Amino acid sequence: MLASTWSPCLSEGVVDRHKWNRFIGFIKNHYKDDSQVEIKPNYILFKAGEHPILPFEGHKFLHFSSKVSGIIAVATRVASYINTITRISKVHFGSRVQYWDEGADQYGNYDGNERDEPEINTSIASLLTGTNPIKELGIPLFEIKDIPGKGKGLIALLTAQSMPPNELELIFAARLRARRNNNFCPSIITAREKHPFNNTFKTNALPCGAGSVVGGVNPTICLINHNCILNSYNNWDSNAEHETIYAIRPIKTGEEVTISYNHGGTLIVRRAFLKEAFGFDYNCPSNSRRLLIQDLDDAIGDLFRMQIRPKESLSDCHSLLQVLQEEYDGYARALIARLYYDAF
Ligand SMILES: C[S@@+](CC[C@H](N)C(=O)[O-])C[C@H]1O[C@@H](n2cnc3c(N)ncnc32)[C@H](O)[C@@H]1O
Repeated sequence: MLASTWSPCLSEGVVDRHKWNRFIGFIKNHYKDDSQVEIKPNYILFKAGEHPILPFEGHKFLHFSSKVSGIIAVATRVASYINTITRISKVHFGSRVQYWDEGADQYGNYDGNERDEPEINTSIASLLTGTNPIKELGIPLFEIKDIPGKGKGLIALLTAQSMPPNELELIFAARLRARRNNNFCPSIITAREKHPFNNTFKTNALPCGAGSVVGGVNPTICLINHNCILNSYNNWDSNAEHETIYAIRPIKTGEEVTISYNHGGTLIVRRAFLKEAFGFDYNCPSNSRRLLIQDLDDAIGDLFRMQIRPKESLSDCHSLLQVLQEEYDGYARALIARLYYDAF
């Protein structure tokens, strides 16, 4: 018997879904010219052996296998498919890929009855954990509001703590019902001026990658205002070619969603940059700690000192860790990750 699979099954969580999507994308590309490999609405079909499939939803996948073996397996190419899929899956999933033994299979298979049914999510909780709720439900998790002194901005509408899906479902259902009658604004603001390469473009574009000279204006993301005490990060995904906003700490209902437009520095440097690049006078809620962060950062960046007085550098790393925790209320993960790297 030729058979391979991985176990335990993949979850519906964001990380596994992301990994599986990349894997599926890779397989589609790999077999794009192979007439025996067909892309169906919900899965990839390999027309060899017992026609194994790869569903588009990773948590439904259990094994990629065939009972056809020996010379027939080679002739029908099922052996080649299984070997290649196993090899590629090992690159994507490492040690989670395991050989499958039919006798030990307790989980059944991808249900053939579901194969061509459109897969519709019905649970809000599963949408939140399983897909993109904004896209799927057409209901944003934020609203656009006028913010005194800043123009427009994004205000969080729906937030939740981690809790069992059933409880989450009830809470969200109630909140959505309440919101539906209100002034719920999913509209998108488009470019405000005729010519894209003007100041409006510059103040609304986000760089497509760190240090990139290419910027993109996303009609919703461009409404996010600046705060040095940010609650979200923006990141350009060069593979998917889109910008994503990640919450870096819980955001309360009614709180403004903010990112940082600047690259650190003293208050004078930050204010000058924001004035020059974005045309506004910034009243930073935090200064003295920022100065200390900057000083410690500069000291830690002094490689000469790190070599001749490593204890002092390490002590600065420790101090910076404490100040970052205070400044960001325990949510400075990306900065702390960099700090650990420096300390190492
Ligand atoms: C990317 S847009 C953000 C959306 C903008 N508020 C609007 O109404 O279109 C950047 C502009 O928002 C304003 N802005 C952003 N953060 C601000 C802040 N903290 N204080 C004052 N104005 C701010 C500035 O005018 C800046 O040029």
